[in-house]
Amino acid sequence: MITPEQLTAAPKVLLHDHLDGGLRPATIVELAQEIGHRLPRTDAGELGEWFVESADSGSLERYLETFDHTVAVMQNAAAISRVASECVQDLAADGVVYAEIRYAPEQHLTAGLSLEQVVNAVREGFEHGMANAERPIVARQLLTAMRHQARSMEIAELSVAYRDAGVVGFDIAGAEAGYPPTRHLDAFEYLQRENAHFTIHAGEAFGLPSIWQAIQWCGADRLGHGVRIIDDITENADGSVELGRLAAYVRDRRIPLEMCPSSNLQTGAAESIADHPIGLLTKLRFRVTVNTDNRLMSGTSMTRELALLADAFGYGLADFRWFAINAMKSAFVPFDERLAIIDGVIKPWYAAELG
Ligand SMILES: O=c1[nH]cnc2c1ncn2[C@H]1C[C@H](O)[C@@H](CO)O1
Ligand SMILES: [Zn+2]
Repeated sequence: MITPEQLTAAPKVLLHDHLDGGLRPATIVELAQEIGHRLPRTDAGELGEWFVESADSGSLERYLETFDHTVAVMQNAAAISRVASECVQDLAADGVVYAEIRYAPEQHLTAGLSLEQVVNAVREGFEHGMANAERPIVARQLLTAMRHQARSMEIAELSVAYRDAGVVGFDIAGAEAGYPPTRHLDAFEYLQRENAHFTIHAGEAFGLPSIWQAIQWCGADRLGHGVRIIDDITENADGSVELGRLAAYVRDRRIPLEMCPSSNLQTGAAESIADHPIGLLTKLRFRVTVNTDNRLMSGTSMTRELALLADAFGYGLADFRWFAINAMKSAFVPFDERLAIIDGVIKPWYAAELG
């Protein structure tokens, strides 16, 4: 049996976590007061519950409405840096040793900041957070473009401009239905010419066509969620499993799936943890990684996500080691930095625990 202390201490790797989805409720209350933003609840505890309940809607569109309040309080450099620093410290306290944290710079311009000022504010916050965290952690930025907007090329260029300043990749997020990845093909083609990395939210609220486009048209390095790849897998009555062409491609090419179990329950992408496709995909040895998506909206942490999976599927330390190494292999930092964390942090901890 794994103890809760062991689970917290286990080195974890997080590839899919939204900066504007992980604020501390108490920080939201303070920042809202400073700028006069009206919140649905003014008590931090009640506000935290409000986020989880409101996000628990069964629809991605309604889930996304809760971000109006977090984005509203992240419009000046000091607030953004504070949120970024607290995020890194909270992740480190949860045993995360490497994190790629994403947000959409275009959503933080309403009080007059430039895109560059937003990225710099996050960078300063991450540096402060890494320097002040209770355990060592490496935190990097992913810049997201909103898929219903038309700024993806600009954000892709921003991610390349800051590639040596803490930004390791690009992403698109927001409502999936009606906004296919190919809408942003020019941005993805630009990133490929620049030898840059990107992930795409695909196969969460929409099915296989979105995953197919993300990989075969846009050239995504990884898939955000990707749960609907399960629609291309048939389980026969005799227990045998057949992979369709797309599922086989994703597995053969070792395309990382950034799976976020609790988030998927809230948006209706899965019924329960026990029914979540992560169970079968892990058994079939897809390149599965475990992630939080939005810690505030799901009331979760990496430790909690792993504990839920342990309960549902009987996973133990050997499985958590596999998830951590899968994720670190799939990270967007250079290969030598990935190896340093795998060989210097993850493997030694698990070797000591597993014997
Ligand atoms: O799970 C998600 N799917 C699609 N979009 C999402 C998800 N979680 C957060 N977002 C959106 C809302 C945020 O404001 C934005 C940038 O982090 O990304
Ligand atoms: Zn997400």
